[in-house]
Amino acid sequence: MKGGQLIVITGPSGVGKGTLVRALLVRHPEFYLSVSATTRAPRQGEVEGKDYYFLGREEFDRAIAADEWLEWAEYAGNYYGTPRLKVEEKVAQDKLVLLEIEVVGAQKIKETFPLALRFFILPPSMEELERRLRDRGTDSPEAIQRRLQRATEEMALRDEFDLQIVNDDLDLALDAIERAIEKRR
Ligand SMILES: Nc1ncnc2c1ncn2[C@@H]1O[C@H](COP(=O)(O)OP(=O)(O)OP(=O)(O)O)[C@@H](O)[C@H]1O
Ligand SMILES: Nc1nc2c(ncn2[C@@H]2O[C@H](COP(=O)(O)O)[C@@H](O)[C@H]2O)c(=O)[nH]1
Repeated sequence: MKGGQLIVITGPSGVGKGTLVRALLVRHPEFYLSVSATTRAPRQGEVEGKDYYFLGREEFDRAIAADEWLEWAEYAGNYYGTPRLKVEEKVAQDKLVLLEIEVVGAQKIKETFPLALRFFILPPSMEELERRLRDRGTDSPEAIQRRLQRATEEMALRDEFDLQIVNDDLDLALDAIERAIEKRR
């Protein structure tokens, strides 16, 4: 270990961020994945404290006021935030900490953790992104349209990030992320 580090995986909804992060954790169980909080309702099978901390809006706002989020953002009508203390604690313990977050939050991390390595994950095409969202089967057709609209805005911001990785072949994308992390360490 050469000291703690923050790795941010961002990109449009459905691009495969969660899939990549889960695969990265299989290769590197020593990495720590930050569990976010959200005001959105749990999806079927999602577990409190594992997938997210599910909060009410009041509780989320209280934590904003108390500066408890490392970053937070509104996304598709719900709020999402990264618990600050836990991330800072793990980085101080020399851990490599992974954040899987949307693009506005990932922009904010640049201010609080300028040395964070931030990956922007791209889909092979917008058609493929739509197919992945549809096939995932977790969002209504209206929600998918909102996410795709937001994806177009997010894609325009890709150059602000340290590395852009196309998630076409999953293993190749994973190899590219792994190589970049190794290079930084
Ligand atoms: N390289 C890939 N090729 C084909 N399908 C993929 C690939 N990567 C991920 N997928 C599929 O795309 C869908 C969306 O992936 P995932 O849920 O990981 O996206 P996400 O970016 O984390 O989405 P969100 O931001 O909404 O959480 C899933 O069904 C997943 O199995
Ligand atoms: N800015 C943040 N974005 C987050 C956080 N946790 C998750 N996310 C992102 O939100 C969207 C929607 O997630 P979903 O689970 O409803 O599909 C997705 O892009 C996530 O990566 C966070 O703490 N901060």
